[in-house]
Amino acid sequence: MWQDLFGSDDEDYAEDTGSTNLHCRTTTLMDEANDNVEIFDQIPGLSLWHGALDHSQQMALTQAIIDADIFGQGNQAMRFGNLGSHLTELAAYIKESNVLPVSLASRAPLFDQAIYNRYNKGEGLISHIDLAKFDDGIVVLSLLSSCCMTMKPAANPQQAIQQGYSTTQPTSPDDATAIDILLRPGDILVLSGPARYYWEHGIAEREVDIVGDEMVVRGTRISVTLRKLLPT
Ligand SMILES: O=C(O)CCC(=O)C(=O)O
Ligand SMILES: [Fe+2]
Repeated sequence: MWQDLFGSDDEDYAEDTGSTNLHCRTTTLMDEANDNVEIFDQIPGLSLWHGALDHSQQMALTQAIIDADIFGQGNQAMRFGNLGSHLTELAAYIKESNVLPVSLASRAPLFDQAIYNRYNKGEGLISHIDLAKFDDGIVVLSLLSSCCMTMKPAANPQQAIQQGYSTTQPTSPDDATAIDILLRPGDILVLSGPARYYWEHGIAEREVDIVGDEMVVRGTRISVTLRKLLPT
């Protein structure tokens, strides 16, 4: 069953609000083992599983979110521990897919924390690195609408240092090195290793994303982020 743990998390969001680059990149490189999975040569550990959920799977999960009134009066909801049948099934599906590094996919449970976010048209998310209390291997499912997520080198790679990564990469947190990634409904984004610890992710506030010469109009978007708490 769903646990009732609504409320705001004390996410350690960076102050910067993200890139001003209006252009979202298009696909270039696909994982050799899975041609639905895009990988990013500039951002090791970032994978985008295109169409991970088909339309009916997306609708079933969206309907479950509505039926359970997950958001109540707010636009964010959190669950800890048992994530409910839909997300438990989703986690099993992700585990089988091999989109996570093997060392992470074998942990049990794979995820024990979920955040649901609802974005009204044009709303964004401040650029941040997820809190250190969460393990490596974070996934984000997009539902209902597309949006561009902006990845940029971390202003403060402290977490990376704590994880034993060298401090020498990537470069500086300037917007020139920001990379915009189009997330479509049904896509699952995977952050692990450098992508999780060295790079911030955020969503610029805008109603339309430009992808190549295409204008992708945003609507209401729901995302589901799955993470694993580290032992305290
Ligand atoms: O909504 C998204 O796409 C990302 C959510 C996120 O980064 C988070 O909950 O930490
Ligand atoms: Fe995040």
